[in-house]
Amino acid sequence: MLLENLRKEVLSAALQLIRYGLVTLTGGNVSGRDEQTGYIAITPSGMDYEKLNPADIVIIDGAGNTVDGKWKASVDTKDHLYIYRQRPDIQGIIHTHSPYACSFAMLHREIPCCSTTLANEVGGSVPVARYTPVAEAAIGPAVMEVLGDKNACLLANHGVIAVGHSVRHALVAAVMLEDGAKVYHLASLKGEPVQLPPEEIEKARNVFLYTYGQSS
Ligand SMILES: O=C(CO)[C@@H](O)[C@@H](O)COP(=O)(O)O
Repeated sequence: MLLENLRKEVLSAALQLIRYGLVTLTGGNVSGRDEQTGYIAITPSGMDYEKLNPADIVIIDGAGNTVDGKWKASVDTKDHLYIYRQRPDIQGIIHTHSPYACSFAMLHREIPCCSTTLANEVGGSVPVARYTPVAEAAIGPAVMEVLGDKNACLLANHGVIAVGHSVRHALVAAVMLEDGAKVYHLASLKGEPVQLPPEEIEKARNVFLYTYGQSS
């Protein structure tokens, strides 16, 4: 099977979105880029992740042509492709409808960085991309207006886009963004959450980028 390992990684991440409560039914999507070929493995549109096999993950080229796969790719495929073109460091993109993060997206409200988790995994506060209609390939340009070098942003009135240097890294950003949004929400019920100073955000970010875990 073409890019079998990448297909398995994309499907595994999609199943974990359900496990972490970041999507409902067929909401959201996952893609991963193969650096050797430039091909992208992306979840098929409108299909139940729990009924998919790796072969159901669609392989497309950088122009969006199907290279291998029997299903129609995600409605957000053009948006994934746009973001990949703008950020060559990114090899994984995940779109979710995470409840706590979406509550901020419905308010068009940035999530301030009050936790080391958001500093680590997202790179600081979580910006909001302007509202765009669904399935019009407008999400990608709106995301890149606000994302910068961060690993996630909110989509006004819609959801979340999380990115990473791998599918797994994008998943971690999506999961930890929801964690940060939930903790901010809970704290705000008790008082005014205290934002981390920029220098502390940078320190926490650098630990995650350069020394955390086993990779360094
Ligand atoms: O959020 C939306 C539509 O509002 C889509 O991203 C979501 O339903 C997933 O669509 P796909 O199954 O990827 O085509």
